[in-house]
Amino acid sequence: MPQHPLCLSLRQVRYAVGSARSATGVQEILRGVDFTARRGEVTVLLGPNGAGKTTALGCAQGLLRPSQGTVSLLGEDPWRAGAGLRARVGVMLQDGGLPQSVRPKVLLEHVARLHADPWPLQDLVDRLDMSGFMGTTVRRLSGGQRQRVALAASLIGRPEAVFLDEPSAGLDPQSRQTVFELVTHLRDRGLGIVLTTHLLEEAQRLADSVHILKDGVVVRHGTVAELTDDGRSRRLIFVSPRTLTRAELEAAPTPMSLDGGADNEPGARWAAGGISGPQDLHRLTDWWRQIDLMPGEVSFEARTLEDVFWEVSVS
Ligand SMILES: Nc1ncnc2c1ncn2[C@@H]1O[C@H](COP(=O)(O)OP(=O)(O)OP(=O)(O)O)[C@@H](O)[C@H]1O
Repeated sequence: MPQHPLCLSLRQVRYAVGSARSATGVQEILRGVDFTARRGEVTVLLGPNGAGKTTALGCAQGLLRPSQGTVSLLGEDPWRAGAGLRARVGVMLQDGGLPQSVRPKVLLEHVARLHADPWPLQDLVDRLDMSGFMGTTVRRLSGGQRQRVALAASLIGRPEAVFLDEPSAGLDPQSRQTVFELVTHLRDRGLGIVLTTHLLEEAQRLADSVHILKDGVVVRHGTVAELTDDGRSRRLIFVSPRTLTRAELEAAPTPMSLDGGADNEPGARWAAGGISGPQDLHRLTDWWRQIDLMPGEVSFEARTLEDVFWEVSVS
């Protein structure tokens, strides 16, 4: 039977905590979330802190029971499904949840034995560049090394769908590249990958599809191209000769972000999103006049996911 291209769908999922009788009453954390992920694609879930990402993923994985709506993971309701579904799904949590006193080699061999057809351990070790620390207890590993062990543990059962919560958090650029390559390899093998990240450049590079969650609802979704190319607005980059103060940034006519995650220092490149006409340029130059700033260089670029994220965050 051909596999359904969707590996995950959430339809109008609501999730509430508390009770009408408690002092704080009922709090709706998810307010009708629609979310889909396909096999052979990387689907990125973005959102500001507290948007409901972890809660949505908890519902998607069957850890939390939605108060309303439907969830389908690999064709089953994850809340009711048994071990059969869990064996087909890999989950990498942000904190890893790894036992501290075990060596990665022992741990991963143990997890591999729980699965009928595990991924050959040596291949995973090579792909994640882990051979240097397979014999070191988890307690002594660096944060980045633990991340890679947790990722390996989530993949060793050859899952059909995998949830990766900030897989590259705390990784150095080389290890991050290693993880990127593995995620790309998994996608090419047809896995459905659902990933959360706060690194918007990473999301832009990896995502086939993006959902942006805010206040418990998906406010934007689409491919990176669909989200960033609205046919009219662009981002304006300017080089600031000095550090910009919080008050100056708050007075800006459009959200300002540091290009490429640089520091707010003299010579930093700032990006102003959503510039769609002379009126926006006028507001920007007016702001420069107000704060007495003469930018070093000014140029236009296509919008990025970061611009879209900022627009959503402040709207
Ligand atoms: N069981 C609970 N009881 C009360 N409030 C909760 C509960 N679970 C989550 N929340 C609240 O719901 C909101 C969404 O939480 P959630 O962890 O899903 O957000 P998030 O998008 O994953 O945030 P972050 O990026 O900070 O990890 C937060 O304000 C959180 O405090």
